[in-house]
Parts: sequence; C-alpha cells; structure tokens
Amino acid sequence: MRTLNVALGARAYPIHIGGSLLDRPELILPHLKTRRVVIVTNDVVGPLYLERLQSGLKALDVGVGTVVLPDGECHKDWQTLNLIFDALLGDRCERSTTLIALGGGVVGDMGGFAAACYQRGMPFIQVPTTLLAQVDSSVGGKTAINHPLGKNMIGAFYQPRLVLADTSVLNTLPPRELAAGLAEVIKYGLIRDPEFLEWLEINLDRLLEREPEALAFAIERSCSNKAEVVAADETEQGERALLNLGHTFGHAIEAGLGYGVCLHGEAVAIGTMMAAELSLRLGWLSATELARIESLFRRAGLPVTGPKLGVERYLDLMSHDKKVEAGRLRLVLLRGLGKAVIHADSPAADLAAAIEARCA
Ligand SMILES: O=C(O)C(=O)C[C@@H](O)[C@H](O)[C@H](O)COP(=O)(O)O
Ligand SMILES: [Zn+2]
Repeated sequence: MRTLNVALGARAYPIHIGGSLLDRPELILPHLKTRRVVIVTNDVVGPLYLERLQSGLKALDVGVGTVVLPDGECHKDWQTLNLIFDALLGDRCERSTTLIALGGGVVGDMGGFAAACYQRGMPFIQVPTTLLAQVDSSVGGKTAINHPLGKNMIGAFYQPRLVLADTSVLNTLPPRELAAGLAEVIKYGLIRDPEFLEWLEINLDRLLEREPEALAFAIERSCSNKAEVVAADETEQGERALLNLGHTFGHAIEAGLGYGVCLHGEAVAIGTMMAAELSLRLGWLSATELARIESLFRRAGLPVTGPKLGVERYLDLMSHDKKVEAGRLRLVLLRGLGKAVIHADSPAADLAAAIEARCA
C-alpha cells in the first residue's frame, strides 16, 4: 500500500492506494467519529463490493446502514440525492455518523454533497471504484449534482476524511470506463507533469492491459499531482482551475447530449482536443504536439471528435461554465505539453474554428 497526504492543515487526509484494500476495514476505523456508518453505493457496484465492505466493518463492531442508488450520470440529480437524505433520516443517522461513498464519480460526488448538507455536515469517506474516481474525483472535495443547464452546478467543497483506493477492483471495470479514467490521467501530464506524459506515451499499453504495477504508479502520480494542486488552492481561486482542462467544452457536450450519453472522461478527451486546437490557433501549441495528444487519446480508446451540436449551441452551453467571470469565458489552454494556462477572451473566430475542427 502507498499513502499520500492531502495537506489541508487540520483537515489534512490520507489517500491509501493498493490491492485488496476493501478487505482492510481497519484502515477506515481511525477516521470514524463514532462506530456508525452509512455506505452509499449504486446498483452496479453494490452487488460486487458492498457485502465485503459491510461485513468487514461489522466484524469491527461498526453499525452499517446502506443506500443503493440507480447507476449513471443521468441520476446525478435532486431526486436521487433525496434518496440519500430519506435513508439518513429514516435510519435516524446522527451528525456523527460517517457517510462512506463506495462507487465511481457519480456516487462520490452525490455522497459527498449529501454529507456536506445532512445536518450541515457529517464525516465523509471516499472508497472510489473506478479509475476516474481513484485518480481524480475522490480527491479534493468537489461534490455536486448536475442541472439540465450545466454540469456540477449545485454543490459544495467538502473534503473527505480518507480516500481508500483499492486497485484490485479495477479488474472488473468495463474497458470503456477504464479509458474514461485514462482521460483524466493524461490530463495531469498535459497540464503540469511533462515527465509523466512521456511515461504515459511509453507505458499506455501496460495500463490498458491493467498491469498492477503500472496502474498503481499512474494512480499515485495522478493523485500526487492533484493533492499538490488542491493543497495550494482548495476552493479554485487560481491554480486549481487548471484541473479543468477540456472540461468547459466537455461539460457542454455532456449537458448538450443529455447526461450519461457520453462518459465524463470521453467528453474531457474531446474537450481537451478542442482546447488543443484553440491553443494551436493562438500559436501556443505546434501541430506535432497536437498530434501527440490525439495519438495518446486514440490509443487509449477515447474519442477525439465531438457531436455536431453547432457552434452556437456549444457556446451557449459553455457560457454557464463555473469559470466564467463578469460574463467573460475563461478557458484552460496549453502553452506546450505539460504547461496549462487560464485564458480569457479568446478570439471568437479561433474559438469557433477550434470547436468546428473537432466536430464529427
Ligand atoms: O478537482 C477539480 O478541481 C477538477 O476540476 C477535476 C475535474 O476533473 C472534475 O471533473 C471536476 O468535478 C470538475 O469540476 P467543475 O468545477 O468543473 O464542476
Ligand atoms: Zn473531470
């Protein structure tokens, strides 16, 4: 097991990464306030892993309640969130009860938001079961639900007390979900870690073959990048926005198509290609560098062109982005491979051309 720390002062927390950690509930125990938890999961992950986590905790004399949500990004909404509140209230959960999110990004984001709201805040632990959740969404405390007009629009910054990433569970992950997680892994290389990007270019096939050593390295390196950024800028006043590479375009695709049609990681890959196209037009990225990004996404099995929603529709959806300031769209762009910047007021013609260049 490898352990990283998210350095947030009194709210600092560990990220444990390793095989079979679901069988080590003693790692969870020190982070509980009382011996009572509610595990929130979904109807795909639940049948695979809920019993294991539940029985391990019970053996340590922890009282365990469970909530099983319907699976999918299309359920990341008020109605489904309310199922968690119904269960917490129905079970008479206290403010000291710990909510454990067992699942991918949707379960983690909704579980975290429910924990932030229930009785104005209950302890929260992330047990991510997808690659995307292990390398990105379980770390950093962004919790939210979607709105038809925009992704993650209603939420809170609310940090977990522990992230427990069991890499063995990735063996049951569908290939499409593995690829979606790789989009966020590649993102770290592109925005701030050129050495990691080169490692990915060399070792991508090992990740696709789910070689445990390679996966553990990629997860640790991704989490270490994320932990550094979050510790420096928890609530996204500056540097943290760089973690949003590809997301302004990507979120427009997710909302425009209807949540769940395109996986988040797939939308991020397409969005990153649009950001790269714009960076190319601004003279910040060479055609060779753009081709390297495209080749990596393609090899990972990710899409590199998006739906033909029309430039106007893209821009309308993008205008809801959380990085918009005083009505000005701010985009994360690349100034070479391994260096991201935030840029306002991109020339309209270049932006439109970048979107069009990547619409199938
Ligand atoms: O943690 C962050 O900060 C990120 O931006 C990571 C993203 O990969 C993640 O998808 C995040 O939820 C997007 O945040 P949002 O603020 O754009 O909704
Ligand atoms: Zn993301």
